[in-house]
Amino acid sequence: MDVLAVPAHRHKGWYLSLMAPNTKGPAFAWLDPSRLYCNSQALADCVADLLSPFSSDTVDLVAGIDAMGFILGASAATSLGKGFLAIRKAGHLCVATQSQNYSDYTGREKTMETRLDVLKPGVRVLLVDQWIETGGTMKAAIELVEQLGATVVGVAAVAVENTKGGKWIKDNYRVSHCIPEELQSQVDRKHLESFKSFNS
Ligand SMILES: O=P(O)(O)OC[C@H]1O[C@H](OP(=O)(O)OP(=O)(O)O)[C@H](O)[C@@H]1O
Ligand SMILES: Nc1ncnc2[nH]cnc12
Repeated sequence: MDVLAVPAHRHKGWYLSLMAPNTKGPAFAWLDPSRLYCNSQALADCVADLLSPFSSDTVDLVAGIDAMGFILGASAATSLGKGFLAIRKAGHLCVATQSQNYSDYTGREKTMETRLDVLKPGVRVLLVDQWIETGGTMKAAIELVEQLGATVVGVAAVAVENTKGGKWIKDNYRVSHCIPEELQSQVDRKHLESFKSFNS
């Protein structure tokens, strides 16, 4: 497979077949979406798909979640002509922070944090991450934004699994993702048909 090739006809979600299956076992996520970012058209189409539901909304700031959410988040911010706020895993920011504990698909307890001097009432934030599995990470980010008084305009990720937490986010916030309806069940089963023809 030529990772950098662009097909003549770009059907919805064409770039999802660039995502790589896990070959390292259960300590890791079940797939790695990040190869699609290597293809400039794939990255552009993915970001456009994530932003299209919010085209009529006012977004003041895009916030992306450490680490892989920085890539899509910063791309989305640039595309919107807005700034980017990093929501970081704990222990990296050398300024005053608000923090939030959470657990994610690994089952581990984690903490994320963000600086105190940007989010405030009236700031409308689009939250971006690479993937939503249990929803623990995104829910913690939502809580951080809201604790500081800012407003979550929406939530965007390549995929939102239909877990309890994923459904809670879909039920309570405006959500955009890149998964065509006919592929959602594959995402929920944590196995994509495209893995069969995947070659590195
Ligand atoms: O819905 P959840 O179960 O909470 O999982 C989703 C989170 O897990 C992944 O990141 P990970 O922590 O693996 O880190 P990375 O972005 O550094 O790869 C993903 O990018 C989300 O941030
Ligand atoms: N990047 C990712 N891919 C698949 N499942 C995930 N769960 C959490 N992060 C994930």
